[in-house]
Amino acid sequence: MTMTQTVLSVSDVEKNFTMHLQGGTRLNVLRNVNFEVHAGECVVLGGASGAGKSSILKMVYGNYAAAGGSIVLDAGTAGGAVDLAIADPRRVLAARRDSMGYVSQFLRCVPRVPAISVVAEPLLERGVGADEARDRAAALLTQLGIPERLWTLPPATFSGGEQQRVNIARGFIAELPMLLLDEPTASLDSRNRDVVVDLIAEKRAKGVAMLGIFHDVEVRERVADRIIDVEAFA
Ligand SMILES: Nc1ncnc2c1ncn2[C@@H]1O[C@H](COP(=O)(O)OP(=O)(O)OP(=O)(O)O)[C@@H](O)[C@H]1O
Repeated sequence: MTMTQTVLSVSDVEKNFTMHLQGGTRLNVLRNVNFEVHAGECVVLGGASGAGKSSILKMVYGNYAAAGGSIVLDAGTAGGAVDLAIADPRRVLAARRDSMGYVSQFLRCVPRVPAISVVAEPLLERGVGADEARDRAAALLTQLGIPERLWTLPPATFSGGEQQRVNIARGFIAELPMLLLDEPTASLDSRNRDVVVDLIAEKRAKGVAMLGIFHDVEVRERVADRIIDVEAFA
């Protein structure tokens, strides 16, 4: 993949919410959403609270349906380009497996699974051998300052910050062409914020296309190649 290749093209996307508890009132949140994300850049969604940043990220990941327009992911993988605005759920799941990762702020804890397995799992699911997956998980946990004594324990009892770092390790471990970042540095201390900024830089150098939300102004300035003002799509 060359660095200028367009990985994500969002064209004329609209989003409305129908408020069923308010007599079906329609809330028009976004219209004429148009932007692209290229390989090797981190594009940040900016704009005031309520502008629709999370809604855009959720539509790209396929969690929210779009009311119109297209969201084409063309990651150069075997499955070809997919329009996530209209793709059936199986194609969305295939796109997630082959092309698109999502790093949120919160870890969904699976009971009784040790932290190192939680982190290694995305690699195992994609056919990486157990030893290599474990080594790479260990390296990331070390980079994120999770002490080795915690690796064999399930993260359910970890502190909030420890859980968040396990989640970041899990989100960054797979080598996918597109990565969605939903406030991955929120409530991290400055040392770990720096680690996440480094992880983003590593992904950029590998040509990964990234689209994210970062409320922390300092982090945003450090990671953003471009900031898109979502308020322009009101
Ligand atoms: N599932 C939903 N049902 C109804 N309204 C929703 C839903 N999700 C979002 N909205 C509304 O859409 C608008 C945009 O919300 P969104 O969460 O995308 O904004 P945001 O820019 O990410 O805000 P913040 O920075 O506060 O997280 C808001 O007015 C919100 O109330």
